[in-house]
Amino acid sequence: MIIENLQLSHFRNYERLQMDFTPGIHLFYGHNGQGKTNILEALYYLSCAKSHRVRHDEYLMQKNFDYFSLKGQIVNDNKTVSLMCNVDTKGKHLFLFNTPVSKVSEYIGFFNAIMFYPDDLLLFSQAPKKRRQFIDLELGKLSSGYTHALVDYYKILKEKNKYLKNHKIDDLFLDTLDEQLIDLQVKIMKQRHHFIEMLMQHTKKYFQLFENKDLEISCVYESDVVYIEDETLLKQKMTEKMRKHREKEKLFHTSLVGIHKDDFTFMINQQKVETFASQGQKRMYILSLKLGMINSIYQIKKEYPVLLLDDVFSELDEQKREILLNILPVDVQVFITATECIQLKKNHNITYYEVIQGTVNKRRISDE
Ligand SMILES: Nc1ncnc2c1ncn2[C@@H]1O[C@H](COP(=O)(O)OP(=O)(O)OP(=O)(O)O)[C@@H](O)[C@H]1O
Repeated sequence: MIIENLQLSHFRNYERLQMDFTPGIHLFYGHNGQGKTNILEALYYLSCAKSHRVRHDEYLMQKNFDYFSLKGQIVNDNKTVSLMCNVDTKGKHLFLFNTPVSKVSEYIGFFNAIMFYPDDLLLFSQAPKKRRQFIDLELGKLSSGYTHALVDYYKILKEKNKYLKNHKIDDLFLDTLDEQLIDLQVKIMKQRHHFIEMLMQHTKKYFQLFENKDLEISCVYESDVVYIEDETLLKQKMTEKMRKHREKEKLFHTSLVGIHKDDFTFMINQQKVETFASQGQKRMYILSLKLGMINSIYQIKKEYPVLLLDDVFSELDEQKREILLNILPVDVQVFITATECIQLKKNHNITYYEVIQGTVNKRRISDE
């Protein structure tokens, strides 16, 4: 999958920008605060209708404007898809092939992008909710069935929590809600378990290329019940767990067990990354996870997503930079930002762009 062109209008510090892209690596360089990350953010937004760094779209509208527009043409398996996001104070207006789509879930999936962003390092120390969000987002790129099960689960959970606020509780009604939750939990847990297995298998390979071979990485999936393949037994264990917590849930007026409490602990040599790893190791771990993710997508969908690497070279020594560039699958279209025009080996198919205060100029390497 590649993006062939991108158009921005009133997005961040870009009034208007139009760019055409070839396959290969695209390096955006320039001083701090010029608008390099904004381009990656626009690409990411086009892929999943949200920013990777802010929750509210109004921050993305150019100062003194109350709307922005992003447009792009994606080529996948010789088919072209046009995507458009028009965002104003009323909300997002999404288009596929110039036709409006009403749900974000219908829009997502035509343009897959994986982003490496320096703040990703916080993943290890943040609250479990953030790790669940990471897993849910990435797994959602591989399975729309997973996202639907998740949406249904949270809908029923909301209903259960609302019901638990009542003073009079009918246990039979709670039983029916729990049954529905357990059915969905089994599906979600199964997918999370298999996804972690696949992702970590790919991630391990990359991490060992970057780091010492003696360092073994893993991810422990922590849930209220230990995952087992046998669905009937898994359901039985979940039911027992919920029953055990029933009185406490009534007392606290909220549900206390379920996959909404799951966590994922990333480890190096059986030790938590958060407390064991150096900053450099955390960085390589995250980068390996992102590379693991592009390979997981390829394994399932037989197509590579676009890779967005924000400020990835800072704190990477030259040897690691070279390893990174050499292990990138040649079919992956990559967008990188850097504060310097890092001259890469001639055998990398790379296009350079200098970014100065919201203007982007393509540069030939011989210009430098
Ligand atoms: N809504 C907005 N309207 C206008 N300008 C904006 C808006 N949001 C951010 N900016 C400007 O965009 C610039 C930041 O762009 P960006 O985050 O892409 O920087 P960068 O080139 O990646 O820098 P660094 O190397 O420091 O990460 C800043 O100058 C900021 O003032």
